[in-house]
Amino acid sequence: MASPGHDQRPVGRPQVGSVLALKPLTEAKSRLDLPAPLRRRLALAMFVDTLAAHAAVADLTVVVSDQPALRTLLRRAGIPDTVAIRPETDNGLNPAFAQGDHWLREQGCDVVVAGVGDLPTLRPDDLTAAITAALGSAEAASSDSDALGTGRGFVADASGVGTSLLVAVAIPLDPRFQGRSAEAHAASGARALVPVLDRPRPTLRRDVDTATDLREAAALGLGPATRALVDPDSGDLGRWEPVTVAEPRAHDDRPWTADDPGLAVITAGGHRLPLPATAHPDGSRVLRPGQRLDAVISGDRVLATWW
Ligand SMILES: Nc1nc2c(ncn2[C@@H]2O[C@H](COP(=O)(O)OP(=O)(O)OP(=O)(O)O)[C@@H](O)[C@H]2O)c(=O)[nH]1
Ligand SMILES: C[C@H](OP(=O)(O)O)C(=O)O
Repeated sequence: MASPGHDQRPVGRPQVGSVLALKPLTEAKSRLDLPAPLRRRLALAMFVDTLAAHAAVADLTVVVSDQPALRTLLRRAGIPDTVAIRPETDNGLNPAFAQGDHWLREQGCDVVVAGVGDLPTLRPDDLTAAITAALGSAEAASSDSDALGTGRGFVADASGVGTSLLVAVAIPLDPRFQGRSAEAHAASGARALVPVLDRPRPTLRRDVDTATDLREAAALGLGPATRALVDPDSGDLGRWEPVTVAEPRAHDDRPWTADDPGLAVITAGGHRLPLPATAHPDGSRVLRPGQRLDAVISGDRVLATWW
């Protein structure tokens, strides 16, 4: 789950901060009818892919969340520079975004981007395009002569009902997410950015709430963390199974690491399946025979494991 790195920032533009919010993973993605371990893993993977795109573009990225051990999760996912702060209230998503907005503006950000965390197709150039559109419309809407302008702009999600992104230029974010949030953002004076984007950008708008959304996202191209849970041939999410690291075969007494091609797992039904190194991201850690893992499997192929 590597971050693409801070290489996508346009030169000479104002300081950009991004805020994302994350529900505790035990509660996240409740509309997906999946076994709890897979639902949590998928919610985290989609969040990681979304956050990696933001972190590649923003000067400063903050996550507002009550998720336990969030910093460790983000470090393991290859996004160590993100700041994690706890929500000041338990009033939900909009107060969390407002808190992150306040924090980012205190740090000197002129532009604040608030994004939903379930956009696993999001690419850094999508964000750059949305920010460029927001800056252009803020400048056009601004009555004073300041080159930066002021204003808010939003990107409606794929359905047109929700919002995937809200951008505030030199004014408070005033987020109106959840429910018919595209309408609510427009009614609050935010400019619709979809018509002024450089081109249609489906990967900026494909939020994932249902299995159908996930299939559509897979067809558009998922980020690496989410892709790891999906069968590359069918585009379908693998199935969750608890597995056990298999005993080495009699002739093989080397210590088993994830880089060792001899690794295998035993499913609950007693089948022995090879465990490819790509299916075990914490590869440097030694796996012990008998160890229990969560796995995502498609056919007889182990796609991903974790514990
Ligand atoms: N900190 C915080 N983040 C939230 C809250 N509600 C939603 N989010 C985050 O906001 C983004 C969009 O959330 P939703 O689509 O409403 O919720 P979800 O968990 O992704 O999915 P559902 O449970 O199916 O609604 C995700 O990144 C969520 O984790 C909240 O109350 N607090
Ligand atoms: C956060 C919310 O997303 P959804 O309800 O589509 O997940 C929204 O679009 O405002």
